[in-house]
Amino acid sequence: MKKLLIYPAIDSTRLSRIQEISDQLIVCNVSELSAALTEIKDADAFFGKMTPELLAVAENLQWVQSPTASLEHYVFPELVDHPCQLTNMRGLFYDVIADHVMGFVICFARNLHRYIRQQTKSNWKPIGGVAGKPNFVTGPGQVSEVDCSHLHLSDCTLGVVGAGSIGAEICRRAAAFGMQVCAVDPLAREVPGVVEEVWNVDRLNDLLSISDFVVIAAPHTPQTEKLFRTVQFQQMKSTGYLINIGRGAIVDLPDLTAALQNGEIAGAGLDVFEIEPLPAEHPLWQMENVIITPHIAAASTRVPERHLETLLENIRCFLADKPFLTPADKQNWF
Ligand SMILES: NC(=O)c1ccc[n+]([C@@H]2O[C@H](COP(=O)([O-])OP(=O)(O)OC[C@H]3O[C@@H](n4cnc5c(N)ncnc54)[C@H](O)[C@@H]3O)[C@@H](O)[C@H]2O)c1
Ligand SMILES: O=C(O)[C@H](O)CO
Repeated sequence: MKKLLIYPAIDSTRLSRIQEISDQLIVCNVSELSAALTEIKDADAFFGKMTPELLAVAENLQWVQSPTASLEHYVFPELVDHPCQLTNMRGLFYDVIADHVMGFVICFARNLHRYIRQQTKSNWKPIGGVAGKPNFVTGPGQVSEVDCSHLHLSDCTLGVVGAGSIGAEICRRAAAFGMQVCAVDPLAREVPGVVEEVWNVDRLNDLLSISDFVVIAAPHTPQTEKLFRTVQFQQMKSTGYLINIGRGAIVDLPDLTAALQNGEIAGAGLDVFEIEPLPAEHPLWQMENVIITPHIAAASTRVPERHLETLLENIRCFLADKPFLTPADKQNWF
């Protein structure tokens, strides 16, 4: 028999799905810290919010499951040093976050974010044209100058930083829109059928300089913290857009704000921020070339079921002594 401690307690529907897995599993679902401190002593496995206090009294613990994909706020030195295996909740959001990213890309390419602002003022005003030249639409049926402010996606390159489950799906979506795609990642070597060669992270500058859309889909790790500063924005095209759905801590917020204010980059689509919630007085809110969503890129009707399925599958692996579905590297936080 193996014992799984769940703390804080989960609802009865999810609990019964876990209990159905095996009669070889004792599931202990507790909401009080005092009960968790007692029950963890002989627990083999743990799901929920691990703390140094709980870990200190665990005598049997072999496996800890984090309820989130990201681990930067989950791991602590004693957990890193402990022999238990850590698993996370990656791989649940690949399609919905890739859709969110393509939403940003299409808005910027077609100026939808600007037209929505104009619509609130009943303002019929085609955006764009080259400086000093007329707009693309000069009158009914007439087409004149080349319009630089409405992009043709199949002329654009999208570069992904972090080609994991979300990043790879972004590559597939972008390729389906006819875009050229490139990616950097320390581990992934290809996105089958889409990116033949994923570059190592030492080629980040190459990616930044050729991409019209730079998408951060990496975790917050000791290596990615503040990976994007002024120097990286200066490597990007001044017509390029930054999209961040990974973690806010990867992008230095004052440097990003300055890059947008100085025209070093054309705009940004941001779901995550170094400071969350983004303070109401922050200048990003007022920039018309910035689209802000409040850390909801993963929100979807399917995610709760996938979250449970990942937990169930990892429990099955644990009981069968098989490799976990989502093993995580405690040292490197992903
Ligand atoms: N916006 C949101 O609501 C939301 C939701 C879920 C996940 N996320 C973030 O997205 C991240 C990725 O999720 P996933 O499911 O694709 O995880 P994943 O583990 O499948 O992929 C992460 C990828 O990033 C790569 N990586 C690690 N260090 C890197 C570096 N220095 N440079 C470039 N790439 C690096 C890894 O090798 C891996 O391939 C999560 O860690 C989380 O922080 C955000
Ligand atoms: O890391 C995760 O699981 C998502 O970003 C939700 O916070």
